[in-house]
Amino acid sequence: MKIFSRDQIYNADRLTIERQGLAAGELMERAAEASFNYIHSRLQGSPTPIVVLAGTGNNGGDGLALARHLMEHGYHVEVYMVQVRKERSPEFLQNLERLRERKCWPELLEEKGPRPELGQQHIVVDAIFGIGLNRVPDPWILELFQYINAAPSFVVSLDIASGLFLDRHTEPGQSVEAEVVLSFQFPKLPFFLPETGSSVHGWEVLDIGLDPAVLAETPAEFHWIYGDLLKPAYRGRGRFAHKGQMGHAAVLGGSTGKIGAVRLAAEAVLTAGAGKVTARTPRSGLVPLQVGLPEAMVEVDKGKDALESFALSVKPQVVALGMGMGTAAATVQAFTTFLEEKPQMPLVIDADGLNILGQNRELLDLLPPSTVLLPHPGELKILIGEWTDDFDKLEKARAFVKQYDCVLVIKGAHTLTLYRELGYFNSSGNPGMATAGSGDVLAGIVAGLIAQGYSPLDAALVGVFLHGLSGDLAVRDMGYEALRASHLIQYLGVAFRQWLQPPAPAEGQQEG
Ligand SMILES: NC(=O)C1=CN([C@@H]2O[C@H](COP(=O)(O)OP(=O)(O)OC[C@H]3O[C@@H](n4cnc5c(N)ncnc54)[C@H](OP(=O)(O)O)[C@@H]3O)[C@@H](O)[C@H]2O)[C@@H](O)CC1
Ligand SMILES: Nc1ncnc2c1ncn2[C@@H]1O[C@H](COP(=O)(O)OP(=O)(O)O)[C@@H](O)[C@H]1O
Ligand SMILES: [K+]
Repeated sequence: MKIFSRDQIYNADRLTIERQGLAAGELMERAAEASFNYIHSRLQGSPTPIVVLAGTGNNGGDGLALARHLMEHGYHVEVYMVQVRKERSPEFLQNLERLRERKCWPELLEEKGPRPELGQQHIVVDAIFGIGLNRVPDPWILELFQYINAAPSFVVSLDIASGLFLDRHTEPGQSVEAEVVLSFQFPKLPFFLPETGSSVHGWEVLDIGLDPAVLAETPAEFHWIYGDLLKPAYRGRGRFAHKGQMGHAAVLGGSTGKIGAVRLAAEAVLTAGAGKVTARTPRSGLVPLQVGLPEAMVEVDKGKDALESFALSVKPQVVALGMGMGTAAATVQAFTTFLEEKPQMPLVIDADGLNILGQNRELLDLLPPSTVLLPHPGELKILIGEWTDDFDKLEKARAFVKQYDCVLVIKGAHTLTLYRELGYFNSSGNPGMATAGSGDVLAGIVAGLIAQGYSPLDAALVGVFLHGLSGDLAVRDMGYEALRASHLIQYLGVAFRQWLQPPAPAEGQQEG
């Protein structure tokens, strides 16, 4: 699903009005109806008091229109106009008039004056600012946000949590914290970034019928990725497939005490469907790997505790390297030689592989095109330098991707894959996955997919998605605390099956 910028949203809005010949206010009415349907389907007419806080722009207009629908269905609604500025948008005024016609006169909320009571029983509809926010709100409005956040009420924000900028950093505490955002037509970029996303506990995209052709023809820089979007990338297996056709991945890494990282990655390679895996580790890795993972072939290095050479006796389709590898001088030298000899297969680089690249930046120029790099935030810092906020991080990461022509997978709650000009946020996964070794499993899955012929980008997107889905399935049985990296491998098969299942028929549709 595309994530549009502000200009693109306003443009799609304008073109929809033109092409569908809509009257002024029609899109706002659709947004309000969709929001009403969402709330009504959950409240089912229950006598929950609803407090609508409306700004004076179109987001406020949405709030007023929603208030009208709620009142018409018998809900108990209090409406406040937050005087964020003197000007009022025409559609705001149109909806204010409609409310007045129904004998509802919203109270004005200004800098001075009382604040509405917001108790546990209340639902607050936050329609103070939408995507039009273009400067930090006045201090009294920031205080109002804090007042809302301190209240025990359930907060539903329209389109975006008020105070969040669509395209730049928002300081902590300078926005409303929404239990759920009803986001019109598209999710918004700040939902996915750790600093701003923490103000959005949940979000739903509501279709307001923007013109499908406009949506299709507008290119987006960022995308929200879920299973159905990735299905066309699935490569499957022929009935006569044999292991020689299913791909061979090598996993290079490990050091004494961290051989488990290679074991996890190699096991993930096979579980992701690759035909064969060869693990290359220091000598201390031989016994644990042969015993722990009998399906793997193991090559040991002359180095006892750390890798001293990356020279493989086999010719795999992909090499994954770095997990548990350490940064010993001999290992750095081995990695350098390996890159200088221009490896003729795709690379997947994780953990200490990334640390070595960051500390020996001349090596970055030797990476084959489309190398997949899998940094967590700490490793990312070594690669792209410190950032001031998440938007700055995005900019620096995109510049890095451009410079080195790599697939950069920034791991986190919404793992972001960057390639060329585009970014893809992942939808699966959960905090139970914040546990040792889960990154090693991801590296193995991505390598296992590349071995089977997935392009590096597809392997990264599908791998990240399945890894998260596996975590989501595992957590149902295991709970967040007990989830370990091995479980991500154990549930990978079920994750594949769930991914590939045909979608459930929509309500009212016949099966078959
Ligand atoms: N496109 C769609 O798909 C649809 C969109 N819809 C809805 O419209 C919303 C966008 O509405 P909007 O453009 O009127 O902006 P909104 O956020 O209400 O702000 C209003 C104005 O406030 C101002 N302002 C900015 N910062 C400020 C500050 N700190 N303190 C004080 N004032 C400040 C600034 O004006 P300025 O003062 O800069 O001239 C800004 O224009 C969108 O989020 C969605 O809810 C739906 O109705 C229909 C379909
Ligand atoms: N809160 C979270 N929500 C979703 N996924 C998460 C969360 N925390 C961690 N993960 C995932 O778990 C993996 C952790 O990787 P990493 O930090 O490299 O672990 P390790 O170094 O221990 O192997 C990443 O794929 C990341 O996206
Ligand atoms: K809002």
